[in-house]
Amino acid sequence: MRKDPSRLPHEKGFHISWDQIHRDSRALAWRLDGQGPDSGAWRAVVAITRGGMAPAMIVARELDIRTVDTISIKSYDHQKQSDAKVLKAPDDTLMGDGTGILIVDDLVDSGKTLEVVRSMYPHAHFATVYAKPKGEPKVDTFITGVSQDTWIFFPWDMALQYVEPYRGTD
Ligand SMILES: O=P(O)(O)OC[C@H]1O[C@H](OP(=O)(O)OP(=O)(O)O)[C@H](O)[C@@H]1O
Ligand code: HPA
Ligand SMILES: [Mg+2]
Repeated sequence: MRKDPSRLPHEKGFHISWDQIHRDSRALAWRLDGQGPDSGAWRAVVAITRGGMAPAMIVARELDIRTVDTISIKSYDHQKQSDAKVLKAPDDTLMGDGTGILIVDDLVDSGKTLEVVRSMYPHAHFATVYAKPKGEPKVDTFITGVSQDTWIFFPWDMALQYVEPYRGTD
């Protein structure tokens, strides 16, 4: 079913380009460099799908981490939040209690998703590119804070389209 964008519940929209998410994810990687528990190294990157996959790829590339796994959590249907469910867990032997594992997501909003994952891997390090105030206490490292009443639009959810000129045409 097509949605009417004028009915979106958030007041503000923050539209992020591919270039912006690339730069911000790189900044996240650089901040995390050398912060792992074992002489600064991270054992693996785990992406929270699906939004965490693009930032996790960029972080893994920047930090030269070749071991990458995923955890699938579903907590939203479009902009409506429901209970977070684990649809697929990462490799058990890799994860242990999470020590030395970098868990990456695109953003933390209410913090519900990270809460679920943290309860599974209490010693992992949680990193997101963007963070809203409610979720900030749930994340160990993030790059940009965004207000709670803002909906973040990621480039994979958008398309270029025509806009009318400011003065309009007759
Ligand atoms: O802090 P929270 O309130 O839990 O919200 C943040 C989560 O919500 C979105 O994922 P979503 O569940 O929509 O799935 P997706 O990544 O597949 O888009 C986003 O990518 C985060 O993972
Ligand atoms: O602001 C957001 N943007 C995209 N996905 C999200 N999931 C929770 N909050 C958001
Ligand atoms: Mg997600």
